[in-house]
Amino acid sequence: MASCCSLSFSTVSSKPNKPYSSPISSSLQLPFTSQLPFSKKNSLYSNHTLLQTQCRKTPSPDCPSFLVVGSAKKQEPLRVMISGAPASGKGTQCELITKKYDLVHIAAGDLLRAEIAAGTENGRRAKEYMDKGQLVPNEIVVTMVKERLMRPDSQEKGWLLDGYPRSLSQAVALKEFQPDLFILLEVPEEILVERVVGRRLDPVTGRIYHLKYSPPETNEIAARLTQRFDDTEEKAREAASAHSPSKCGISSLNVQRYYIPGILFATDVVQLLHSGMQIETITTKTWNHSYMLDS
Ligand SMILES: Nc1ncnc2c1ncn2[C@@H]1O[C@H](COP(=O)(O)OP(=O)(O)O)[C@@H](O)[C@H]1O
Repeated sequence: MASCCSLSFSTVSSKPNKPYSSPISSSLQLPFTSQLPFSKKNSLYSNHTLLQTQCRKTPSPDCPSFLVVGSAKKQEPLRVMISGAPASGKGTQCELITKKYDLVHIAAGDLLRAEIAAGTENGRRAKEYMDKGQLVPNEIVVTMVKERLMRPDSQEKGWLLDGYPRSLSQAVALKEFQPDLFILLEVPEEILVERVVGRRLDPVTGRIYHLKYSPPETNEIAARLTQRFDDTEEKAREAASAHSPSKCGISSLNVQRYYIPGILFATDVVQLLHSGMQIETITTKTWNHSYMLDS
């Protein structure tokens, strides 16, 4: 996908948020636009290239004396990949991010389940692997994800790709769909195990409880709770390992990466994305775990 940037400029003054209204600037017809390619709520990029130019001569229509700051921002819709083990809070984050940035949510697991429901040959083959908890072969998954990413709604609105890539070869196979951000929700293995093993389902309401962190409100509900057959310690450990940064293929992607401690409160991750500054504050306060923010 071609990378196209436009420049947006604002003047620096003691009141930076106030629009500049100099008669000089309005007569200049400068060759740039003051319109932001992203609305404020979408200004996710913490690493804008800041361009500065300053003229020191006496102000004239050709050479204003004020400082102009330009921020180079991408014009294309936002493209985000997210990865996290089961019980890392990925589902919650996907819902929040998709809603907040109005992105198309594309989950590899959902695409496969839809294929199974449609009764296709690919669906039949995929089911064999899914039933065993194994990864579905690339020749099925890659085409499916690629086709979904190319649909008009994904191209127009941008996307949040969830559960892909899960290997280096998957990352390489869709290299032309480089995301702008890769979010990896990192939760220590012991916490994942505790979350998975204590998770219970209320078959009547469909609500998920946790015996310790979100216990049922009444004895009646407690008595009918069930446990998913694969919510075991062994499976949780396997899944944690399968979702480690080294296995999910992100090393091959040249993107801005956020490693986020998944034990933060649900809304915090979205908050974090709004400001690189907040990442430092929130993570140090709540979780003594290393994280990285590369550009
Ligand atoms: N990117 C992928 N590559 C191969 N198989 C996948 C991929 N994503 C999902 N699957 C298959 O679909 C199953 C369900 O995936 P998902 O809904 O993401 O749940 P989970 O997080 O429990 O793996 C996986 O166990 C795997 O068999």
